[in-house]
Amino acid sequence: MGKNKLLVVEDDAGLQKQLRWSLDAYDVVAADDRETALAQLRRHQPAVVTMDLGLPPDPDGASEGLALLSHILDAAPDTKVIILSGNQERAYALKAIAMGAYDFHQKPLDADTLSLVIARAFYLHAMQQENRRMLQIQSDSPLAGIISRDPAMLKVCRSVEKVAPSSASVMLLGDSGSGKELLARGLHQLSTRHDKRFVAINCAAIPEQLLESELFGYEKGAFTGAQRQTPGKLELAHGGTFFLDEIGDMAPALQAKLLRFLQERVIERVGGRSEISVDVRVVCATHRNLKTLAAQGGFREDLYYRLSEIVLTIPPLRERAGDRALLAHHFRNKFCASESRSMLAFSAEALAAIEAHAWPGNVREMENCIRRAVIMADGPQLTPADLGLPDGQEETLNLRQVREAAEYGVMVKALARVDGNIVKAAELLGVSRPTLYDLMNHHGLK
Ligand SMILES: Nc1ncnc2c1ncn2[C@@H]1O[C@H](COP(=O)(O)OP(=O)(O)OP(=O)(O)O)[C@@H](O)[C@H]1O
Repeated sequence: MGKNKLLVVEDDAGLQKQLRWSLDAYDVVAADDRETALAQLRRHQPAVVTMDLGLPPDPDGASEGLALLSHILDAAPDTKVIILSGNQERAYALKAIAMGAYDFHQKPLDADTLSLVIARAFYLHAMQQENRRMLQIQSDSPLAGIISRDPAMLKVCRSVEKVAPSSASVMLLGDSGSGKELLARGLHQLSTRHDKRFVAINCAAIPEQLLESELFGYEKGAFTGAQRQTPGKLELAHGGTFFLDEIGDMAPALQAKLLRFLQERVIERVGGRSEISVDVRVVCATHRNLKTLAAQGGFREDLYYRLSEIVLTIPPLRERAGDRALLAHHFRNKFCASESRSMLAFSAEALAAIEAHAWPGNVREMENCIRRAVIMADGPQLTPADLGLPDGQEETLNLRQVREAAEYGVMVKALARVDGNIVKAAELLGVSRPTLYDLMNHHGLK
């Protein structure tokens, strides 16, 4: 990663040089008056600025410095401005803080302390940008509550948007914890039924006999313990959306009853005689391959076709490009706020571990993992240990390093294939012989 840009506004050439030298961890751009400083600000957009208040034409006062500060904060309000002031200018420095400067540091300069203040300013700026980015993502999120930048996932969201206003039955396929219910809720919100209820039931979590009465309700005395008439979940969802999770786990007898309901749009409560009309849109989900299951006789084919007018497949988290870190930051922000913890940052190792983990439990696993880490973390940073993940090998995203590694790998492969014959290897690689020699030299290959 390139160095962070730091703007140093200082009219004393000696001091400017000293600052450049001691702050070599940054890409320092300098200015010695207001105009130049503003030009540098526009050009480089530094996150942090250090600034002397006494600038020409008022080197002994603070009018130029304070005017510059005001301009900077108008033009780029997130900029962290650190005032470098002399002892006698303390009142000006405090005025600058009141105007919105980030901090002040007294001359003579102590390089270590100043470095620390600057590093913190960059850190804070980065955090604020990250939060802003997250808020932005949430606001352009395709569906309420869905965080993703992955093309396949975004496509699913767009499909949900498209089918929501129709009356088509939707089947969501995806691993456990991948967001099926969240998408079903999103679909309900975007449909014309959004002001009615969204009722969900998980077929795998309820025993067969109970599931029937949960779905269709029961009359008083229908079975032991049925003390009063109770409407089923389908009835409760009347006018709204009914979400049947893990439909693949539904027993055959119930499948038949559900099919009848879908055909006739009426229900009969357990132990009841009358038919009740119910208008619901059914959305179902499963982690199983229902089509294969239907083909093998494990699920009614006629029911399968009724439920699956539109089938949307949700990719597992491990296949979503970039979503791991994105979701990790989202949950970190969410849980720092809900657990009233000051903002915690992920260590580089923690992010690498998050990227490396396969997340078999998908988004739910990550949500739980980060919640636990936020609660348990001791320091200001979340580490792989806090997350309960093994240390990740930090993946390099430096393009040059990646290119070099790829170059090296393919050269070794080509040379091995032609048993070290340079002419043939150069041909395979599509480069000239001298170029191959140069590359081999560069990579220390003999
Ligand atoms: N893309 C996402 N952005 C933000 N939160 C998400 C996302 N996907 C899932 N979640 C959250 O992860 C948790 C699990 O999601 P959900 O219950 O929708 O998964 P599911 O596929 O229905 O799981 P199961 O099949 O086990 O019932 C929920 O708390 C949900 O809010």
